[in-house]
Amino acid sequence: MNVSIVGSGYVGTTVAACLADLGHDVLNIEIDEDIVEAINAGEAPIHESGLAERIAEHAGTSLRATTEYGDARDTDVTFLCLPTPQSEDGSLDLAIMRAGAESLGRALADKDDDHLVVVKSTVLPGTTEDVVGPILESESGTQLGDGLEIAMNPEFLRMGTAVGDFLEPDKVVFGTASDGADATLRELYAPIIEREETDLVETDIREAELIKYANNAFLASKVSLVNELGNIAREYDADAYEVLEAVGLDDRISERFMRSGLGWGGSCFPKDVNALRAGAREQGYDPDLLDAAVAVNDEQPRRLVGLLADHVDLEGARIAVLGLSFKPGTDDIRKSRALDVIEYLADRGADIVAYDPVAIENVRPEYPEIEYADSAEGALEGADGAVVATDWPEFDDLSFEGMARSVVVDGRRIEVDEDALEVYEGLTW
Ligand SMILES: NC(=O)c1ccc[n+]([C@@H]2O[C@H](COP(=O)([O-])OP(=O)(O)OC[C@H]3O[C@@H](n4cnc5c(N)ncnc54)[C@H](O)[C@@H]3O)[C@@H](O)[C@H]2O)c1
Ligand SMILES: O=c1ccn([C@@H]2O[C@H](COP(=O)(O)OP(=O)(O)O[C@H]3O[C@H](CO)[C@@H](O)[C@H](O)[C@H]3O)[C@@H](O)[C@H]2O)c(=O)[nH]1
Repeated sequence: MNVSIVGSGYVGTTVAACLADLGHDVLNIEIDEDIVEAINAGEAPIHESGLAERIAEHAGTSLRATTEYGDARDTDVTFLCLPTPQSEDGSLDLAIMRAGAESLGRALADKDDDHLVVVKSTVLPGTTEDVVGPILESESGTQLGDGLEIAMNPEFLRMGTAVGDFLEPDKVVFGTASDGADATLRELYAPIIEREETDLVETDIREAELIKYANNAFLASKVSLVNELGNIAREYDADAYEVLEAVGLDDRISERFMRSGLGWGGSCFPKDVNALRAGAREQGYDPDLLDAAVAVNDEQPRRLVGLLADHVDLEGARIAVLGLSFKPGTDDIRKSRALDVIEYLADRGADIVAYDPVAIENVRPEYPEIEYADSAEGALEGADGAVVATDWPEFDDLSFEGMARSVVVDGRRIEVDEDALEVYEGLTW
């Protein structure tokens, strides 16, 4: 099938490379010329395991990128993988979706054959039918159902495991308003939905939109609950990891997403939980539990720095921050808890030296004033204290030998020889 994908960021690039892998002809439509150039040169514009090989294999044959929306006419289906950021007040900002839908609608105005437009971006219920659909209709001059169709297909991939998550998901959700749209999506996803391990959910567009938010709200709240239980466990001098490992044996709860510590960041949980909170309020409902999940999450970085301050006078102290990305396996720093830690440390006058295996170049422009090291050992050399902000596997069994004072506050439960340290504090254990 000929597929175009509007927006070639973390989702659009991954989906494009994976669909090319499944045998489709894929075109990325992207406004950033550097990204277009990278893809056409067979290079991955982002760090994501398994992506570079796929782009190198398919670029120039079944995978191509362009800045021209007009090329969407030569495809049968277009996925909108555009950003849906949060506004200042936390609500969903649809400006980029509107602009993308307008450009696509204009491009489809000259198309004679049928076309399906699939919203893959995370959007609140009603957006696909009440915002994207009408824009496509007015810009293309074609009524929905008259050769032009819309659908919603939320994406559940995670950063760091995006390729595997897309190709081997737990579930795929098709939100459609017609059998034709559903059949097209089934054909496109055939090898994925034929897997025994993948559940296919076929539903209406609004439910598909809300499934995505409900999924993220559930997971984010689970981590906040785990963090609250961890904070309580610490007060009782109990180990939250042991406690929650036992709790997770109850299969109604599951042992996954049970890691307490610095909390959740990334490009999705914070903005999606906030969009759902703002959306719920707009509908007249106060989402008290989601408000609390955010409040618990916001407090964890401050608690971490507070724990360090119990042992080190932070004013003028050299503090190593280990890990900058919002989680291991990615160079994505959006809403990374590590950045909150840096802010709190800077507020208290610490001299910060940071290390991350892949994310330093993304952080440097935002924090040019802090020092960056080439290795964890380099960051620790001569430091008066260290905090662990991201659970990169390479931090396990790290030697903290070169530190001026081996005071370590761990926000992510790495493997540590506690006896070799002057002070070791776990945030929730
Ligand atoms: N990142 C994730 O893990 C993830 C997972 C599931 C769903 N989502 C959702 O998918 C959507 C996209 O997320 P992302 O992380 O890929 O975003 P992103 O910011 O990484 O990428 C978006 C891309 O769209 C491009 N773009 C912006 N305006 C454009 C326009 N008018 N025309 C063409 N291209 C344009 C940008 O240059 C950028 O490359 C969001 O709604 C997000 O919530 C993200
Ligand atoms: O037990 C856990 C699990 C996660 N986290 C943190 O939670 C955040 C999010 O982690 P994760 O969900 O693995 O990463 P994302 O790539 O943000 O993926 C989430 O957000 C995506 C975008 O919507 C969805 O597609 C995915 O299904 C959803 O898991 C990170 O800061 C993690 O450090 C914890 O603190 N403890």
